[in-house]
Amino acid sequence: MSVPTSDAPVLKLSNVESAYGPIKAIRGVSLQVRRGEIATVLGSNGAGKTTILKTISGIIDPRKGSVEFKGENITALDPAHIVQQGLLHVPEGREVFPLLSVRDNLLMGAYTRKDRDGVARDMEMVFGYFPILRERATQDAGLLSGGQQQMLAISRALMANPDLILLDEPSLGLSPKLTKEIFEIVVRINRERGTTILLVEQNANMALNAADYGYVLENGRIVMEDTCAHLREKDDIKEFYLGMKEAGVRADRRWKKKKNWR
Ligand SMILES: Nc1ncnc2c1ncn2[C@@H]1O[C@H](COP(=O)(O)OP(=O)(O)OP(=O)(O)O)[C@@H](O)[C@H]1O
Repeated sequence: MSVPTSDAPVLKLSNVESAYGPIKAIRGVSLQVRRGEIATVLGSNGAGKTTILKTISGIIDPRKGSVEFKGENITALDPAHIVQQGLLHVPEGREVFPLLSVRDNLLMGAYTRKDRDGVARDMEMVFGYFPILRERATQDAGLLSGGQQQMLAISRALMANPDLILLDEPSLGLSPKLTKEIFEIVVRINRERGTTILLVEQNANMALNAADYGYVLENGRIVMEDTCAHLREKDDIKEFYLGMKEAGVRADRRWKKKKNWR
């Protein structure tokens, strides 16, 4: 089953600026995520990707601009209320509850829900996507491998039956094989369940293959946006993010070209 995307943005950032004390981490960031799509923000180390997600989920209050979710202004809401609205953040480094069992971690994801039948169905659904979690259901989450913890973190977010999942660098610290496996399942979840996803990644190759629409972030500013199909064909993206360097192009010329993006 493939769920079509709709043109109405489920998430809209307008001119957002966030800072840590005197350090402006993101500036003038405007982006939209449409219902049913996977959108991605690409950017190198320190570009501001995590800051964007923290600003959306209410961990950081922006200094300027607004965040709208399902048409409501959520800029001033605290993280717990934003979760209740159906916006779930899977942070970098997964952050499962290590001393709780895998099953209890999943139930924690569903703590705002009253529909017990729905919760049981969704538990089966995540076990279908990640069968290893069923095998380890009674074990402490802290005993899982890094990849399995990533699967659990994504599954815990799914247990909230969210309208939007923010996924921060799911490839971090994982082998290429495991990264590929997790990305394939994330795409399946999106296509089969219609879950809207905003993914931030340094692994541009994976992100551009998984996502429908992409934004490129450099030094806290969005310098390019397009469908991922188009982004994959752009020379700058090939050179700087996909590592497909043109033979014979000198480093200083590449740098000049990079600066021309702005
Ligand atoms: N708690 C903090 N205090 C001060 N500066 C911070 C803090 N967190 C991030 N920064 C700075 O803000 C900028 C953006 O960081 P951010 O973590 O959002 O980038 P990122 O693109 O997610 O990078 P990475 O891929 O390494 O996680 C960087 O210059 C970073 O050093």
